[in-house]
Amino acid sequence: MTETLVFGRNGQLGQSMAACSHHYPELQLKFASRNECDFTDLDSILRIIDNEEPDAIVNTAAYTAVDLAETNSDIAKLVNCEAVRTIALAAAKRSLPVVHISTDYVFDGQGAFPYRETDKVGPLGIYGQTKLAGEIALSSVTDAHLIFRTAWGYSPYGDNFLKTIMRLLSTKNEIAVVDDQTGCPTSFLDLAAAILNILPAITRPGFDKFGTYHLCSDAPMTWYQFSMKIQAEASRILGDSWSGTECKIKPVTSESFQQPASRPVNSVMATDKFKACFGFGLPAFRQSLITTLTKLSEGQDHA
Ligand SMILES: NC(=O)C1=CN([C@@H]2O[C@H](COP(=O)(O)OP(=O)(O)OC[C@H]3O[C@@H](n4cnc5c(N)ncnc54)[C@H](OP(=O)(O)O)[C@@H]3O)[C@@H](O)[C@H]2O)C=CC1
Ligand SMILES: Cc1cn([C@H]2C[C@H](O)[C@@H](COP(=O)(O)OP(=O)(O)O[C@H]3O[C@@H](C)C(=O)[C@@H](O)[C@H]3O)O2)c(=O)[nH]c1=O
Repeated sequence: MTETLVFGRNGQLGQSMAACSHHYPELQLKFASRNECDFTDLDSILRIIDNEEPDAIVNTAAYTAVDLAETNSDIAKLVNCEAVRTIALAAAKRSLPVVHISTDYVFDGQGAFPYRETDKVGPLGIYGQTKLAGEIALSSVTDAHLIFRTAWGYSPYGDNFLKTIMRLLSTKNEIAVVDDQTGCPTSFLDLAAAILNILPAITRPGFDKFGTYHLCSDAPMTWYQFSMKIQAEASRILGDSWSGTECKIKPVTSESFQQPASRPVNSVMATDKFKACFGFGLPAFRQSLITTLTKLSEGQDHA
């Protein structure tokens, strides 16, 4: 039985892992919330690892508010980098493997696409810079790490673009969505299942696949295209009972949608390395979108 300590209990990936966990009875997962372990108090990280004595650690916690990070850079650095270094040091002391999640926003969006793991990084904003610093902190302290760079996460849980667009579509006549940023929208239910699938292997002696991997959907699109697909599938699944079908979605430029943080124009990532090493990839985009919208339509409590 692999006992794993998962940071980020209330985030969308943390909740997605909890939702999938019944498929993995061989795993024993302890989810830690910010109340139990606040990453701005680095000692609380050491305490919980000492108390739980896990076989592995998964860190899904992060400061993810891309725009707010521009003004709250100290907290973003603490949570996205210093806390990760602390986890890495504690894990190295106990020879524990660490799975850590990073982002497509480590790239500047100007390179040759799709980005590979070996491509030059160059984050445009504080969020991406602090996430990159977290990657470096982890990989320089311990070799026993898996860093999964993912992108454009959506799920039935927490806050995400899909849920925001669903809300806007059903309350507005027209919305504007940027059509000049391209990435790979990724179901965090799929990402959660992939992580849980791999967990038993990483604690086995001789596991030799540690490193950095791109792990996202293989469906590049703009935010505008993503919102169009959300509307089309939601209209089909929810039918006449849904008020979002008639809302017009207008494609706009990033320049006209002013935001504090710059985003990469193209952050599409290649996932070949992950597939070659682990022998599977994430499911097809459309089915994953349908699964998430169906779960949302089932009206469970998706806080
Ligand atoms: N969302 C996305 O589109 C993408 C996310 N990622 C990465 O994936 C990972 C998971 O993201 P996601 O689940 O969407 O993130 P969420 O924003 O949904 O959740 C973040 C989690 O981090 C926790 N957290 C934040 N600050 C602290 C703190 N000071 N101490 C302890 N915990 C804290 C939150 O706790 P609480 O709920 O208690 O506040 C929450 O559980 C992150 O590493 C993120 O950078 C990468 C690419 C895309
Ligand atoms: C809600 C909305 C957003 N947008 C734009 C703003 C932005 O450029 C883009 C995406 O919106 P958001 O601000 O929700 O997404 P953003 O916070 O930039 O999403 C990022 O989050 C972090 C955590 C990651 O790691 C990234 O992979 C990525 O998922 O869509 C519109 O054009 N119209 C809208 O109505």
